[in-house]
Amino acid sequence: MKKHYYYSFKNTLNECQAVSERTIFHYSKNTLCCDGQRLDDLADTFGTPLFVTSKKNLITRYNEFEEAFSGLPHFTCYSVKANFNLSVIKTFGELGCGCDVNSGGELYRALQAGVSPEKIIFAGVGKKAEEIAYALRSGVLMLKAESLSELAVIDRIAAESGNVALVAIRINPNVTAETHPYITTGDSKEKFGIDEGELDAVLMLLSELKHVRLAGLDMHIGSQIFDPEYYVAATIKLLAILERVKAQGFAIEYFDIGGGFPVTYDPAKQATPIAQFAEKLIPLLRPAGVKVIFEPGRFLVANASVLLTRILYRKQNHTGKQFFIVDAGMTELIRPALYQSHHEVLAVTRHKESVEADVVGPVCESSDFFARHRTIDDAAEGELLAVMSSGAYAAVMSSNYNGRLRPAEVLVDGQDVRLVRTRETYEQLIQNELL
Ligand SMILES: Cc1ncc(COP(=O)(O)O)c(C=O)c1O
Ligand SMILES: N[C@@H](CCCC[NH3+])C(=O)O
Repeated sequence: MKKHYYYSFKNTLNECQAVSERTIFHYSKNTLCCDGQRLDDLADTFGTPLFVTSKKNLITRYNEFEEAFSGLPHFTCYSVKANFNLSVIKTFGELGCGCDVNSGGELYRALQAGVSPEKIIFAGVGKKAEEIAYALRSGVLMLKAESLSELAVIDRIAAESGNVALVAIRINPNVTAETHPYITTGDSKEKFGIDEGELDAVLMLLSELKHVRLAGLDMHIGSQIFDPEYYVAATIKLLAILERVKAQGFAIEYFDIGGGFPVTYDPAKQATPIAQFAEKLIPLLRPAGVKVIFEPGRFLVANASVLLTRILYRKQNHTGKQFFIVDAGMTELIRPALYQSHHEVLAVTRHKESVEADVVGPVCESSDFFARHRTIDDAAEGELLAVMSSGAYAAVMSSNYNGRLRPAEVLVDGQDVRLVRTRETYEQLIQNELL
């Protein structure tokens, strides 16, 4: 059987085994490959920067998630914001997965990717009336409402078409999960969800509205959360709210505990296995007799992709500090700049020698870096580097800053390599502008 190894500078067996379930990026004859495809060949064929995604890895992760929660009646909705490439959404859709969308644009993408509307839930703290109307017209399963005012808008729009909209209310459980402060969402100081103190007013309003039916409770406490206890704490709060809501005569079918499950970016900081979350959550959730919804994003896609980039120049300053200047930048992967996040950077062709260097992009910002003070294989100008774990919140957060073109994306499925997004052109860059 072919063994798929993750990358590792030291390449000790332990490190490889620890992360081997997550990824099928592996060295073969000193060349980094994705599911048997040499990354240097892909770069030659499709150019760089290039996002390379393993379809097999997407499927493996989805199956891993489903297996962990198989003891619980549930419905998994892939959180499209993590990676909205149509082929990625389609891959999950074909596995029976639903979608969590956060805007009209994401809804459009999910529908175009072939996901049926009754498997789509529509979230967002600031939905515009036109987005609500689009969601209702499309026949999505449910909208997740985040304020009293929004409930009134949903009711008005549903009334215009004589329909009754299914809604879940997103509760802010005031649980501050330990993660980067920019991606914690379940704390009262954040904009997300409805405060528990508003619950009575919300239920009062819901009992008056004729075109909205409360079908679910929802929360999402943040992203890249390593400790299952935060989910436990928030779930206990939401279960207490469920009892209060049921006591007022509302029939709740769905209990959505959001996404946020962690992944490994740094082999030295292994993510808590999903089975540990399931172990804690299933005994809490099963007795509630509701259909649980999960909204994993990052968990399903982060380690399925790399960002392939070519070394343009190497240089050293008077202090001896070395730089690899590569052709990808913060415009393709902003996470290091925005959250100081760690991404492994590997040479596509292995070298025996290594150097300590910064890996930086061509963008005119000092925050345009992938790695600082990192030990990197001593690769030459013209060679390739792979920025690992670039499947989540990478391409979706890309920009045209500095007039840069969004890169191509390929999906590797064993022998089959498909271009799933072409590189932007200069013409496309200005196509929406008027002189
Ligand atoms: C409402 C909601 N659901 C799901 C997710 C997906 O989160 P993650 O990618 O961490 O699983 C997010 C992003 O934080 C979110 O805001
Ligand atoms: N963009 C963030 C995740 C945001 C999750 C959505 N609320 C990241 O790259 O880690």
